[in-house]
Amino acid sequence: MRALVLYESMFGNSAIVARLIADGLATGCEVTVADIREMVTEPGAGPTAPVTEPGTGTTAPVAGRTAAPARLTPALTDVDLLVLGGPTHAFSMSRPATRADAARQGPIRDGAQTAGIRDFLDRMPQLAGVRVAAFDTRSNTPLPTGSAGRKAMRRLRGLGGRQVLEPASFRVESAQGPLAPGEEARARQWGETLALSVRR
Ligand SMILES: Cc1cc2nc3c(=O)[nH]c(=O)nc-3n(C[C@H](O)[C@H](O)[C@H](O)COP(=O)(O)O)c2cc1C
Repeated sequence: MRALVLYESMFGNSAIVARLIADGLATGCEVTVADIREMVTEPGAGPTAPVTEPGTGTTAPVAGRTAAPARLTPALTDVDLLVLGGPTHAFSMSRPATRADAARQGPIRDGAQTAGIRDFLDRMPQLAGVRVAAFDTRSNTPLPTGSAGRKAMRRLRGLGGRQVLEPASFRVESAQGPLAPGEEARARQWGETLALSVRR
């Protein structure tokens, strides 16, 4: 069973969660973790670089881009399970404007404005038969927050993906983090649960 955990992250919290989910998944799957930035290629650069680097999600970002990139090609060859996640922005998945807003709030990860999971979904032709799961990070507040993970899952199912688990949300103490106490352990546990669920 091959799993791809694909994430976006402005301040690094969703990146931490993605890697912990991958750790948990690794108890039952062969896992690759990739930052959404890695799916971006410049015009004329040929097909999207294959996502083959396990565990790190550290290939070079595309600098200086703020709008959705012209070339963001989903490369899902040989993936049995796609796990998609990122921060909740304005009750949903990020957009160029909310990523720009994040950049005004504090230092963001290099190239984090380049693209979000919404851009990936916009370019994904179909997911027939692929098992899918989604997660988000969001504010630690009793007030309504919205959920990027739930919105992503709706899109994933619309593309023909087979939902494995309910989307999961992991709370951050403030917009820039850190993750709330216990959330790191919960992310790893959710990954383990995912690994068990796809085996059934
Ligand atoms: C522009 C912007 C909009 C946000 N909107 C929401 C929101 O609607 N609901 C929520 O719970 N958190 C919201 N947040 C908090 C983010 O969810 C939080 O910054 C994110 O989980 C941190 O993850 P990251 O470090 O991976 O970017 C917002 C943050 C920013 C910067």
